[in-house]
Formats: sequence, structure tokens, C-alpha cells
Amino acid sequence: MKELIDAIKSGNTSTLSAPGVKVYGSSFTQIGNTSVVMVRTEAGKRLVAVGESDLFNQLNGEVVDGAKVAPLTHENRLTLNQFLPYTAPQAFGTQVATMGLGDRLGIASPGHIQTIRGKDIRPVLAQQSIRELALTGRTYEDVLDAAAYAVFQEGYKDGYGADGDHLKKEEDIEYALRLGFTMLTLDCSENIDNTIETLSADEVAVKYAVLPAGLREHYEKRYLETPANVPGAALNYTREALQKDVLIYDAAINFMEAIYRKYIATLDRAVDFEISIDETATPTSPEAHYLVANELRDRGVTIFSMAPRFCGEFQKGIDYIGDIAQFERELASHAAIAVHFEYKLSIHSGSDKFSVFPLIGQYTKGLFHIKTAGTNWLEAVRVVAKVNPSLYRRMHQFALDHFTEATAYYHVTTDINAIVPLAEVADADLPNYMEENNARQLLHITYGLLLQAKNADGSKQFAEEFFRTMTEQEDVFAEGLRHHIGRHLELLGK
Ligand SMILES: O=C(O)[C@@H](O)[C@@H](O)[C@H](O)C(=O)CO
Repeated sequence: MKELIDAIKSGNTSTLSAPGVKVYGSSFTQIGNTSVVMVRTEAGKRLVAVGESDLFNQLNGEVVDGAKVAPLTHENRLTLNQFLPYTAPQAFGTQVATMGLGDRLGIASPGHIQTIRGKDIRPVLAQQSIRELALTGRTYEDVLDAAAYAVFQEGYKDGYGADGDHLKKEEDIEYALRLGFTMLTLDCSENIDNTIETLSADEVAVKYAVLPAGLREHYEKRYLETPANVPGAALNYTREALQKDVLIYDAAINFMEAIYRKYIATLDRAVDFEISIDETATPTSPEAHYLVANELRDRGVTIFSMAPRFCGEFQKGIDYIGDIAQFERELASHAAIAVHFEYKLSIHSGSDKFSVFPLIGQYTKGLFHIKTAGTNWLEAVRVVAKVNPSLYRRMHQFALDHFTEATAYYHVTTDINAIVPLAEVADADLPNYMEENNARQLLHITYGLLLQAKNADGSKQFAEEFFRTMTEQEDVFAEGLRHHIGRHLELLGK
């Protein structure tokens, strides 16, 4: 420790080292007369601060040889945010592309930062849905702490966002905003009436006829009597389709407006407000997208991005499934609508959609928001498959045994019978499972069950060994992310 403290004092980052201690040189920062650096000792990651100041005094930790050695606690993260504003999340607005890099493990952000640094796109590092928190047993505090510490570790000063993803309930919105989340993704699926899609045209007309006359007139005037004029979008409202769209989306639009007025318009700081209408039974037509956006604008609701459900399938962790020509036609309209209303098109379940990334980059002219999450977990699984075959085999078998249970959380079309049996695969070939869609989805949707699985004595069945392995292999993990997420960025034109 003495050598390390001397190096910190001298401010010569190239000499920062100490036996048995890993020093994250990029983290070295000086404010006033205090220098801080992140290290990893046998006890885990620590901040080491040298030089008395308010920052030094406020960090909670042990004083060793005159240096403060502070663990990566929530309180210490708040202190870092106070003294080093780049470690706190920020909103980005609509003029720069953004990428959600959901990190369910709290260990992926360093690799994400290394991938995105210097590119014309900003990372939303702290992005988790309530579903993910429930499945991993984490809190939004944990998520934000991990992202902020990664930003400090990497010395990344270009800004990162924090997205309360797929929020449906007011209590969750309040929770995320209270902690300083800078993006809010409002999931409107519970206010979207999907049953309408199952009705015949006559049934739709009967249901529509009982809506208040003023409401019907409002919609008919705006969409049947006045043609929508959005350059680049093919919009054609028929009476039948309009009736359906009104029945499906009217309550959702009221919900979006109410949340906006109560939580976003009243905030004294910027928040990137995203509307998600993607977790629904059927694709969002460009006409429905335009209608929702146009109604919001009319009501004075300003949004940062909108996530429609595209045609075809955007399943988690695998490439696009569907007719790429049709996707391209509809994407052109969705992108034109977003440009018209001056927000970004948001692509959910954006992990691994390699065959459509170039189209997304092209039609949005490089201004999009894209969300990934599962693929980052799968990169961690790939590391385990490479370096700890025994753990991989146990996790894989557990996933097979619990697959049906896991389908309650995610929609996938996995054929588990098509997965090559473990007994037929040599250790060296285990990472190949991460190249095969059925195995990817098997491991993707079971992440929560795997991370929370317990032995009879209450200890974690996999999590401890998994995190130990990942700590030892943190550079390998970061390299895998640079390669895999780097491929996403390249195809998106970034
Ligand atoms: O799994 C989740 O709940 C989230 O990661 C996703 O739904 C997220 O919005 C996403 O699309 C990530 O690809």
C-alpha cells in the first residue's frame, strides 16, 4: 500500500502499482489537493484517496498509511457524484444517438464504456426494468452504484444515462426519479387494449359506436377528414383501422399524458421521457404510431423517444425474425414519423439484431435509441463456458430443467430439443452454445432463476462461483463485450 500511496502522491499514473493490488489507472483523478484511484485487492474493489479535503473526509473508509481506503458503497458513490459530476447520470435529449446497455450483473459497464468511448453515441449504462430487478434480486440503488463506479473506474467523462426501463406503476416511477434516474421508459402495455385485435370488423364498429360522440368526432376529423402529411411516411387511414386504433390506444394516450403532467413536466431537471408501446400482442402500424404521437403533441406532451412494436419478431438475444423487406418499408415510415415529431425512434430488444442494424442506422440517419440487455449477460455466460466448463455445464443443465418456468417472463420460440446435449459437447466447444439461437435463448430467459438459485443450506447454487469467475476474468469479459457490442455499433453505422 505504501508504494501505491507514494505513486498516487507523485501523480505519476504510469507508476501506479502495488503488489497484490490491481490498479485501474484510468480512474486516477485529482480534485483540489486530493487524488483518488480505484484498485482491486483481495477484499474487492476500493477507492484509495490521498490528500485531505472535503472529498477525503466524506469518503467512508479505513485510513491506512494516511490514505483513505473506501469500499464501493452506496454512500461513497453519492460522495463521488457530489465531487465528480461526470459520475452522476445525465439526460441526453434528442440530438445524439443513445444506446441502452442493460447490465443485470453490475459488472459489464467497464467493457461497455471501452466499446463506446470516442464514438458518436452515448451510453445509458444504468438500464433495468422492474422485471429484471425482481429476477436478479437487485435494487435501482445497486444498478446506479455499479454504473457510477464503472464510469469512475474507466475515467469516462462523456456522460451516461440511467433508464428506469419499462415502468408501469407510479410507485416505480417515483422510485427511479427519486434516485436521480435521467430516463424514464413508460410501458403502456397495460393500458393498450389488445383484445380489439381479436374482434371482427362488425364487433369493432359496435364497440366504437358506444364511445362518446365528441371523442369519435375528434379522431375522425383529425385522421379521416385531414390527410396526415409526414414526408417519407406512407400513412393511409381507413375508417375500420381508425376505429381499431382509437379503441386500442385512447386509454393509453390518456395514461401517457397523465404521467407526463404529474412526473415529467413538474421536474426541475431534464429527463428523457420514452413511450413504449412495443410489449403488445401485435405490431404497431405506422398509422397507429402517428396517431399516438400526434395526440401527444396536441396535448403538449414532449417525448424523447417512442418504441413501437415492429413487424416480425424482436425476440431477446437473437437476430431479427421476419420479412426484412416489409420491415424496411415500415421502418422508413416509423423513422419519418419520429423525425416529424422531433424525437428518436427507440428499438427495444435490440440485442443481436444484426441483419436489420444497417437499415436502422440508415433510416434514422444515425439518430436512434437502441436497448440491449440480455446479450450482455450472454457474453458473461460465454466467458464461463470458456474458462469454467464445470460451472457452465451445471448452469446449462439447470436452465434446461427450469426452462418452462422461465417462459413466464419472456416470449421466445426456443426449441430446446434442438440444443445439442451437453454430454456430446467437449469442454473446448462449450462456448459454441453461444452461437446457437436455441441455446442462447435457453440461457437468456433463465438468468434470474440461475442467479437466485439456492442450495438446501441457503447458499447460492451458482451466483458465488459465477461472480468469482467473472472477477478473475474481468478483462476477458470486457474484451468479449468490446467485440460483441462493437459489432452492434459498427453495423448501426457508429
Ligand atoms: O429484460 C428486460 O426486462 C429488459 O431488458 C428489456 O425488456 C429491455 O427493455 C430491452 O428491450 C433490452 O433489450
